[in-house]
Amino acid sequence: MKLLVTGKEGQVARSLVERASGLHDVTVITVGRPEMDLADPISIQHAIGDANVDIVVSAAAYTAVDQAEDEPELAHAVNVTGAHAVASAAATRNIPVIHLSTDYVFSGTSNALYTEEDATDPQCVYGRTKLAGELAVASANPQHVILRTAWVYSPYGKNFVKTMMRLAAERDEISVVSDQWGNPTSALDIADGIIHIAERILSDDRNAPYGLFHLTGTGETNWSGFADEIMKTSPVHGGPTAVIRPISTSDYPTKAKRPANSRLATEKLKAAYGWKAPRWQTSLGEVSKRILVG
Ligand SMILES: NC(=O)C1=CN([C@@H]2O[C@H](COP(=O)(O)OP(=O)(O)OC[C@H]3O[C@@H](n4cnc5c(N)ncnc54)[C@H](OP(=O)(O)O)[C@@H]3O)[C@@H](O)[C@H]2O)C=CC1
Ligand SMILES: Cc1cn([C@H]2C[C@H](O)[C@@H](COP(=O)(O)OP(=O)(O)O[C@H]3O[C@@H](C)C(=O)[C@@H](O)[C@H]3O)O2)c(=O)[nH]c1=O
Repeated sequence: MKLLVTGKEGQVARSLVERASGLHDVTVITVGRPEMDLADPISIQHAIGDANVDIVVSAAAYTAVDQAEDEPELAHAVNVTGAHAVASAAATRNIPVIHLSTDYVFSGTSNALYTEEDATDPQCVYGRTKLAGELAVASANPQHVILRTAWVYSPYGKNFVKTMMRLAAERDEISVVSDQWGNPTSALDIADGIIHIAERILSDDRNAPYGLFHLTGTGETNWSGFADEIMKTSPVHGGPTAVIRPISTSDYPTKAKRPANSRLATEKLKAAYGWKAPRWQTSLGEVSKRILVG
């Protein structure tokens, strides 16, 4: 099986490369800037048109949540127009697409876990562009699996785990919001899930269940609880630690509004594909070790 993944330096793309390297029957090729720019549709046509692959994984995105408030046109060009062009280029070649989206499509006002059927109402530019991207991908390519994931961390790129470890090396105490709830998700687990889904799509002769699914780490916490667990695992592998002080969102003003609750229900994915991610604490332990020890 050959996968083409957009966003070659991203957490999910690099995790897919890593996971595929341990499998003899999965090849991953990645495309990204400068040769493929999501804001340049011609470069997308070239990148996907030239590749002979079974599945396209659309993982590149404009992911700077606060910065997107100042660059809504660029965020839209990448997350909507770019995502549409990727899905459409795949559709032209009769290739299924697996596209990544986010928990930030929800307002967060519900107290329950969000299902795929729940109404969306993003509160920030990033969330709005990712939601419009979901619709654009679905309309461009009938063979689509859209995976909403959340709070992604990994040994690669920038993420909350690395930020907390950096801050812990600089100070004794870190204030972190405790009133935003979600599901921390390892990009390595996302990679495992994507490979599982892609294999199933191909083994079902591409008649697998298409549509929208939630894929997150198992279990939930708030950002302060996530930081606490990071501070527990870090010293185990010789890393820095600090005291986490829980604060409320009003004490940590940000440009973009984030949902107070974006916990996602993942039963639909389990029922359709028989796949579920490990508990987030288990995956965090592995990723912390990778970050600190290598
Ligand atoms: N990170 C998270 O917490 C979450 C992510 N997601 C979604 O999962 C997917 C993967 O996320 P993740 O791997 O963490 O993302 P990263 O932020 O790690 O990587 C995003 C990648 O997209 C690339 N990219 C951005 N703009 C463009 C562009 N104009 N043309 C080509 N490539 C571009 C970046 O390229 P470059 O290196 O050149 O900047 C980078 O390689 C995304 O769709 C994201 O929205 C969903 C929920 C949570
Ligand atoms: C660094 C830091 C953040 N925070 C808060 C701010 C925010 O409410 C929360 C998370 O911070 P970040 O800005 O690192 O995370 P953020 O960029 O909001 O993460 C999001 O990224 C996008 C791409 C997604 O799709 C989401 O699922 C989610 O992972 O923690 C603190 O309270 N203290 C701190 O020291």
